[in-house]
Amino acid sequence: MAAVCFICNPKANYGRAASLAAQLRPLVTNHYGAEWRETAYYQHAIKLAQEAAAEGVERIIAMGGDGTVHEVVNGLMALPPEERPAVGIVPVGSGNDFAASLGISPRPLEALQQALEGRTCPTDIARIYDDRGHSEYWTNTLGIGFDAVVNIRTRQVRGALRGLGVYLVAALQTILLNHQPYHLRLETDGQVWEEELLMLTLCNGRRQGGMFWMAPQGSPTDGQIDYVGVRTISRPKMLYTLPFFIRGKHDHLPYTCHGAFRHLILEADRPLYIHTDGEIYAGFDSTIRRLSVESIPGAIRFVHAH
Ligand SMILES: Nc1ncnc2c1ncn2[C@@H]1O[C@H](COP(=O)(O)OP(=O)(O)OP(=O)(O)O)[C@@H](O)[C@H]1O
Repeated sequence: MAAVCFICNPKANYGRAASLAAQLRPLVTNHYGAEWRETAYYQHAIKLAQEAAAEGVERIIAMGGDGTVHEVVNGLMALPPEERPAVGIVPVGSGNDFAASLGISPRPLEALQQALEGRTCPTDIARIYDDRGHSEYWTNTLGIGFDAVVNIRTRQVRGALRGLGVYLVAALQTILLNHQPYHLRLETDGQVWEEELLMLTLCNGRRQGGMFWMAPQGSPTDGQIDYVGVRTISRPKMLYTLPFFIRGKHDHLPYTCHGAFRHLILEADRPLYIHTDGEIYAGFDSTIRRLSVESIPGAIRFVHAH
């Protein structure tokens, strides 16, 4: 068994990852002698990661987008810490935000080199528990409200559009149709406060949606989860605010709130729409009103490039 195993999602980036995978596979298996596995269905990477760990692989390289990394992490976190292989990323998805947060190159060949030879360091993982009794690990961001609904709507419009167009149409739909704040009771590390928020994003990584620097100063190795919230503002102001998030310059806006925590308990006045790493955790049929989130410091060694 090779010490390195690639877990490749050929469906990443609307299926475009498949041709890149076909190009890189011979290099990976023949030149570097690594194992190569491909996902065949949704959540298959969870199982593949656990199988690779059981076979004694030392480094798993997740080749896909944030969803692939999310699944690999959920597979590995079910294992005792000492049995978790290190993880590298070759970002071939559409967002690739956690890779960007770790400084990984967006160029596949450069990222391949980094994933195989880069240094690894203990990296925080986050976990959500909800009032249905469900729990899941996440690595990059967890979004509640606006960005979760945009995520859900993105899936509905992306057959017809591509790239930024998908996001803009989904964002406009959300601003028009889902402009309803949550009344939230939050408890961060024992401190209780209340907010009316249109959006709350929790960040272990720094960027989401391929372009929004939600926590530009955040770090996935500081043992904390950053948060950014947007209070109730008008619809035009929502549009006005988006470019501030693209530039990561939103912290001075008076209608945003920011901070960091290790442990959060949150209660809402109505069901919460939630995404974890861009995957829908709770959609329009959600019944979740109460959840908690914790940081698990240094839970998995990731390849970092800075
Ligand atoms: N063979 C497959 N068939 C269908 N879906 C798959 C298959 N393999 C993986 N998937 C699913 O593809 C989804 C998207 O993967 P991923 O997030 O890696 O790519 P992406 O959405 O293009 O990137 P990003 O999340 O960075 O925007 C994941 O939910 C994953 O479970």
